[in-house]
Amino acid sequence: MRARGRPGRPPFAFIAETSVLDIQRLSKTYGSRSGASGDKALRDVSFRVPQGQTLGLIGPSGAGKSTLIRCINRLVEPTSGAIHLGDTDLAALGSRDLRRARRRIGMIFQEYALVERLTVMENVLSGRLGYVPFWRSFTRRFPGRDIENAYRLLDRVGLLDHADKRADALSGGQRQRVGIARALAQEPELLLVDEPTASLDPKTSRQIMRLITEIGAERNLPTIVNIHDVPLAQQFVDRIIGLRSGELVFDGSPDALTEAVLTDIYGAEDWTAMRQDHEEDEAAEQASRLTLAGGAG
Ligand SMILES: Nc1ncnc2c1ncn2[C@@H]1O[C@H](COP(=O)(O)OP(=O)(O)OP(=O)(O)O)[C@@H](O)[C@H]1O
Repeated sequence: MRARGRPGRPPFAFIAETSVLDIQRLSKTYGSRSGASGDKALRDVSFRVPQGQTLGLIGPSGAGKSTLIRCINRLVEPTSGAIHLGDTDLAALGSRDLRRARRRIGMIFQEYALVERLTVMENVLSGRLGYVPFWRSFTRRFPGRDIENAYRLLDRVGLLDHADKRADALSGGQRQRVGIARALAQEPELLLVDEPTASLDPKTSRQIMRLITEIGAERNLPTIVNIHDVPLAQQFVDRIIGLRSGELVFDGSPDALTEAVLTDIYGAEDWTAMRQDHEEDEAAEQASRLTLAGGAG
């Protein structure tokens, strides 16, 4: 398979035309059909993500970040509001149209969601399952074009030499790279990324965030990243939205995220604790670098 499909380094064979994501007055109330007495997880949230922009979603636990991401792909049903991806209002789709629309949304998960016993290549090709006829997916016979593209994607995420390895033989960072390649194999128009680095060490986290933001820009995708690590978000994303108790309380550039704004989003106590944790992590990373350098010398 490798000899037939392995490319040189041509440009990507196919990249979907991308669309703007436009969310208007999105609300979600859990637990009550009437919406009157349930838990209000999102309250009238509106924003627009242009093509090629990576947006970091931050906020304290329970602020509604996961709910927002899940409303966009309709894993959670919005209570009200509109979610336009190009001309399509995802919030208004019936189940058949929704299945088709979900192909346009690439998802990247915290725990990678790979099939552990399958190879890297098979995991990437599984991103094509929404496109191939059932009999082909059943026998895992994918068109040559899909296989060639999967090799290109593996090359892009730095895993070309790992195509035939089983997913369970990879490190966390490598698994996340497979998750990224699989999402791209779908030819998405939008990338939704849920805590992509929560299970990774600081250095690998930076590599993964760099890869996601570079790929979003290269492919002109609107990209939303739900991210706990504020300094990591500030380092890599183009724009940040802060949620607090389901409300959008900040929308601006990473530079505009001052201590005062962060205290407003997280509350003084939590933000101070988060900052201390971060400082301790940085000190530990620095110390381990020095130890390694000392050992090498
Ligand atoms: N399935 C559910 N049923 C009822 N309430 C829910 C459900 N999922 C989330 N909630 C509530 O909705 C609110 C927002 O939760 P959500 O998980 O979206 O927050 P989050 O910002 O992603 O938090 P975290 O950072 O801890 O993952 C919380 O009050 C939560 O308890």
